[in-house]
Amino acid sequence: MSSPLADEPVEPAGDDGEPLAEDEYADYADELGDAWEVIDEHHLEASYEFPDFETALAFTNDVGELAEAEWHHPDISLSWGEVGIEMWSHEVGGLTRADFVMAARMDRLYADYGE
Ligand SMILES: C[C@H](O)[C@H](O)[C@H]1CNC2=NC(N)=NC(=O)C2=N1
Repeated sequence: MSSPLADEPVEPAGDDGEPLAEDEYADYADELGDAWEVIDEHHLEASYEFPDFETALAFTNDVGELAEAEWHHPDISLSWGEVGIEMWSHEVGGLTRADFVMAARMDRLYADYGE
């Protein structure tokens, strides 16, 4: 079951253009699946596992479509059986609510793979 965050809109960076501080994003981070970790208070990192390369590629393509639809793009690494994600808001050089919404959306996509 993914977080209700996944139902939120992916809004651009906060109106002040500043990244969220730890106390501002802590509740969002608590809502994400176990795949996610906050790194250096700067970006979100996740690793999703799959049975083979073909399935990892399909998930990568799903994430790519989501990113294009929401115009908010992660860094994606694709390997045999694994997809690595790094997610932050480039325009503010750190984390915004959009990153946590995207992470929750990716958790919801991953749930469809039944892994
Ligand atoms: C030029 C383009 O509009 C910008 O790069 C958009 C698109 N995708 C983006 N993706 C991410 N992760 N952060 C951004 O600030 C961002 N901004």
